[in-house]
Amino acid sequence: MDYKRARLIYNPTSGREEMKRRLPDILQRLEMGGIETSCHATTGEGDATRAATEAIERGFDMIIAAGGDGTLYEIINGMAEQEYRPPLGILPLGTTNDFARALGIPKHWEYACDLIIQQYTRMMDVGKANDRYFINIAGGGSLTELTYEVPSKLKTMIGQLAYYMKGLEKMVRLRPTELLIQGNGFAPIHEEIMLFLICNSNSVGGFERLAPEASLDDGLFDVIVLRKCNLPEFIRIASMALRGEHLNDPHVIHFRTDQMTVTTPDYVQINLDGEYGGNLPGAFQVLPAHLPIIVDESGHSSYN
Ligand SMILES: Nc1ncnc2c1ncn2[C@@H]1O[C@H](COP(=O)(O)OP(=O)(O)OP(=O)(O)O)[C@@H](O)[C@H]1O
Repeated sequence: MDYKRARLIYNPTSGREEMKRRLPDILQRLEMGGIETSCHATTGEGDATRAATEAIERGFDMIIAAGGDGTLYEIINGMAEQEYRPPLGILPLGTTNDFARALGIPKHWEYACDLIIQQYTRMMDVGKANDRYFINIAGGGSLTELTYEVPSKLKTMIGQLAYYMKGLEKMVRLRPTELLIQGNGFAPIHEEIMLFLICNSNSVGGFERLAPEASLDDGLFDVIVLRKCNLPEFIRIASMALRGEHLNDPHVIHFRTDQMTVTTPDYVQINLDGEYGGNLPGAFQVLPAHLPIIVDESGHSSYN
């Protein structure tokens, strides 16, 4: 058997600690599939970034991200600037697993392991936001802050419900922000907005049809800007977005670009793949076909 050496970077606290419980079974299944795996358990914020860079320096053939979107985001930040980037496998064992859902990577660990064993890779676009990187989504506007404001203890206790509770709290205090958005291929936007979302994939934030035309390998971002609106309008548009019917609403601006800048006179935080990614101003750019990610060869979505 042609053995591969993989570095599995896992967050022992993610997804209500499921990863910790599953680890021995995962290692055994990968071993049986010809992948010799050594592990790094993350110790806190930023550790997965350092571990990914170190894994590349040590010459591993593959990196496996095991945990949620936060762990994946940190690993991508450890890989994106390296000259050689080995294939990245994903074991979605977090709370929301947005990116795995977008790629159709199975939620069940056995099937996710089998995909990694098959090692079919696709080159995916990566987003650059100032000096950081994201794979799924970048955004701003007070509602987008909810993903990193949910206390991790609450996530461990009640899972995804913690995000819904925080979302309701943020919606009640929704405020518009003045933004100037400029870039390639669209007219500049200068107005008060509720939020902006720069989508690399088509499934983000639990909304599976938020950016229906977005593709991870087209060299473009799909950008969605929600204009100033009141709470009932916001709820109406959000429910349309659940069905992918929001793009023609007059409150929604939608365009595609490979590069854009966002400036504001206000204090606005940047959300990158659900994590805090600094503040505006922001320069956003697509790095086309930048990262080999292990996916389902059939291309069918099997996340469930
Ligand atoms: N040992 C650790 N103890 C506490 N926090 C950690 C530890 N290791 C990593 N972290 C932090 O936990 C955060 C969240 O982890 P992760 O995204 O993997 O899981 P999740 O929150 O359950 O899933 P999701 O992001 O998909 O909702 C990461 O931002 C990371 O910095």
